Amino acid sequence: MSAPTAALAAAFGEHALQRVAAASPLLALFDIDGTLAPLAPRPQDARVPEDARRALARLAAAPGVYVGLVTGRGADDGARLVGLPGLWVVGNHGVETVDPDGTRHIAPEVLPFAERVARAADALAGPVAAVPGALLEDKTWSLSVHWRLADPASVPALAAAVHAAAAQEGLRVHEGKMIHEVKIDAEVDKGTASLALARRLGALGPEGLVLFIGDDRTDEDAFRRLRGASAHALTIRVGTAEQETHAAWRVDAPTDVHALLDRLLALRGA
Ligand SMILES: O=P(O)(O)OC[C@H]1O[C@H](O[C@H]2O[C@H](CO)[C@@H](O)[C@H](O)[C@H]2O)[C@H](O)[C@@H](O)[C@@H]1O
Repeated sequence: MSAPTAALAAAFGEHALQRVAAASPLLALFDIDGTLAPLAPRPQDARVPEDARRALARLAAAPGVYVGLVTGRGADDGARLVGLPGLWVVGNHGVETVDPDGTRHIAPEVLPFAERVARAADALAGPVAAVPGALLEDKTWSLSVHWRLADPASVPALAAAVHAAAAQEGLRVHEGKMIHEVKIDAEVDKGTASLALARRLGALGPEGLVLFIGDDRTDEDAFRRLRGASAHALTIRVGTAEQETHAAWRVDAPTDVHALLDRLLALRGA
């Protein structure tokens, strides 16, 4: 991915929200960790607050609205965490998309590489288990090696093991929020999957809009590709004002995302 070139995003404004409220169809896409769910010590500790879940459910039930989750987690884990029916779920950073009826689409580019991820997981089991607090999250199409709870002194050796296992299998590594993400080296990301879904659902048409809200480096793929492909995309980065981003807008924290959801529901009368 190229480095972000956009100016620092502007704080999210009321006129942008009016645009979102008027769109039909609206495809509203949300990253999970750090966006809907505040970051937690371990993946299994993350929660989407109950009022935000209720707001998402109301939005998904509104006429002319599709709601999707776009996560680095496996799609089934992301769906479990949010726990609502009727949503589209893009998992594994764009590799898999599960429709509300349960139909699963796997990006064909990754199919030849599945065994490589499994072998890298096997190779990493020992090194990760040897570091107290470290966790290996095997998501079939990608791996996350978590070090949030590990002694910082052990992180360089853990990183070296991750890079070695990935290199052995021709996989790539990028750094997330206190995790090493091991991914298949293919042109598949949150942006390719979000665009494909938007096209399938007709959300890039003259009256349509794609809203994408995310907080992390992999969300930048979606910001960049959506903004590049269409004027009918509105992108919001969750995080501090100092972060460079391809998103057009910015909010500070998941609590702002929840407030934005409430305001959107009010404007749509949903
Ligand atoms: O694209 P996302 O939905 O934001 O997924 C990115 C990774 O999120 C999860 O890890 C992050 O959240 C954990 C729970 O709050 C936290 O403990 C960890 O430090 C964060 O990096 C998830 O576990 C990964 O699979 C995702 O790739």
